[in-house]
Amino acid sequence: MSTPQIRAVLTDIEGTTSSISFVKDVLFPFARSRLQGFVTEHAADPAVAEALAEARALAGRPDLDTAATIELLQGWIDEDRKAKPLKTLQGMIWEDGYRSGTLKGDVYPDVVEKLTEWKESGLSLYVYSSGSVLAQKLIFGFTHSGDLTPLFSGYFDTAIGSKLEAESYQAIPAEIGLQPSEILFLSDNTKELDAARDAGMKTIGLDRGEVVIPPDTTHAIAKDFAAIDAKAGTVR
Ligand SMILES: CSCCC(=O)C(=O)COP(=O)(O)O
Ligand SMILES: [Mg+2]
Repeated sequence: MSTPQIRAVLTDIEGTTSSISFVKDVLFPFARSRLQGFVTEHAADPAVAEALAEARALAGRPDLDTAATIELLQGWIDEDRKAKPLKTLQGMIWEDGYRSGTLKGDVYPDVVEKLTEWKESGLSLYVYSSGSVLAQKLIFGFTHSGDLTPLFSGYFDTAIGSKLEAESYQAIPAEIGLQPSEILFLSDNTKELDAARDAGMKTIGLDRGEVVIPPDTTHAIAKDFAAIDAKAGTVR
């Protein structure tokens, strides 16, 4: 029986389309330093109040006041905790930065070139990141190469499930109307690749020199998108 052809690419962001250093050294400090001002200014916004309440609930500390909740969230930024309410607030804060021109989405040139080529060749492109859908649209919407969002057919964040659980990689194909085996998942995190493969997706790991890929990994590894034959789901 022949392997079904890849019809869609699902990509991670941090460490895959964009450098870890951009996220850790630019985006996270930007959100951290503006968190207090943002929360104060938008205290009446129901989405902000809901995210703060969700953070308190997640921490098991419904008693925390606003100042203590901000400290909690700043601690989560320092730990790189992929908590949904934090990701929601980070996306809202980054929006100001992108729209004012202070932030520019850092996307590797090989990603811009290959995503464009893959899209033109008939593949559908999707994003799956711990960053909120808003944050995903911003990083691709305000890049040095312009607005890349027309390339994408959809965005998924952890509202669909954890990136470490196979169920999430079953829910995404169900949502977009494909079989898992028709999707190529790209990530720098081998635990995410394991979960995607368990769900039946094709996987390729990205080793851009910022993370240590376990030497005994059984996933194909590419150094950049130029090394990937997306339709075949292989590394050249
Ligand atoms: C969407 S840009 C900000 C990235 C982010 O906040 C994050 O946690 C990245 O996680 P990923 O799942 O893309 O590795
Ligand atoms: Mg990643």
